[in-house]
Amino acid sequence: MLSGHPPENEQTRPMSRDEILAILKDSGALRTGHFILTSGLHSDTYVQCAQVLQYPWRAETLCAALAEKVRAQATEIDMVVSPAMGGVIVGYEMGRQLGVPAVFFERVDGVFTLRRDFTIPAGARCLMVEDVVTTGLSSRECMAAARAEGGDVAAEACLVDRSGGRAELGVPLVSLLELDAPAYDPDALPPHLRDIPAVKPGSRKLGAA
Ligand SMILES: O=P(O)(O)OC[C@H]1O[C@H](OP(=O)(O)OP(=O)(O)O)[C@H](O)[C@@H]1O
Ligand SMILES: O=C(O)c1cc(=O)[nH]c(=O)[nH]1
Ligand SMILES: [Mg+2]
Repeated sequence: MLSGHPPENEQTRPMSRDEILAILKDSGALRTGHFILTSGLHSDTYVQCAQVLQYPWRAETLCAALAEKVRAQATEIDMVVSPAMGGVIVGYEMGRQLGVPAVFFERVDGVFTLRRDFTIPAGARCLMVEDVVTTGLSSRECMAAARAEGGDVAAEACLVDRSGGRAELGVPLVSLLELDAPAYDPDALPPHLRDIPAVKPGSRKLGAA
């Protein structure tokens, strides 16, 4: 049982794969091109969750469905932790849906750090929340940071698991949508990516302007 509860008047219902894909597509979140992912891998597909999360009512709809899946796992949690930037909005809305506090970690010199006087009570059961999981590296880094702060990471939830279920997190992963999106080593690009200039949408190693 979760210790939290959904807000009053919140309508929660399962969403079909087609409904989730329709919301992502309609929001412009599903992108094709040549992308450098945070792991350094390249892909012709990018899920820009910020595009869908810019509509608060869509963030609410998606997170209500994800929170329902988390509740179905009967994982007890006391709080949500998430990695900035991608995890901030989805972490906040998941905290709201589950009726628990939500804090976020920020990269300082590349290392996930708890700032803004956020604290994690000793032994607090944490739900790690991400927008997207690809290799799971960011999740593992943020979970390690949460444990170092005293948290007990019980599970992870994400909007999109684009590893096709293969990411190894060391805790159960609940995803709203599973995608099997290919990602390539930079020196093993397929022909259709070789001639397209690559863009890097994420914030890891982003320099100051
Ligand atoms: O599973 P992984 O291989 O780690 O990839 C997924 C991570 O990549 C993106 O973050 P990114 O580092 O691009 O920065 P952002 O959250 O600031 O956009 C996304 O928000 C996840 O955190
Ligand atoms: O692996 C990533 O960096 C990544 C992939 C993706 O589809 N969306 C995203 O925000 N990050
Ligand atoms: Mg991120």
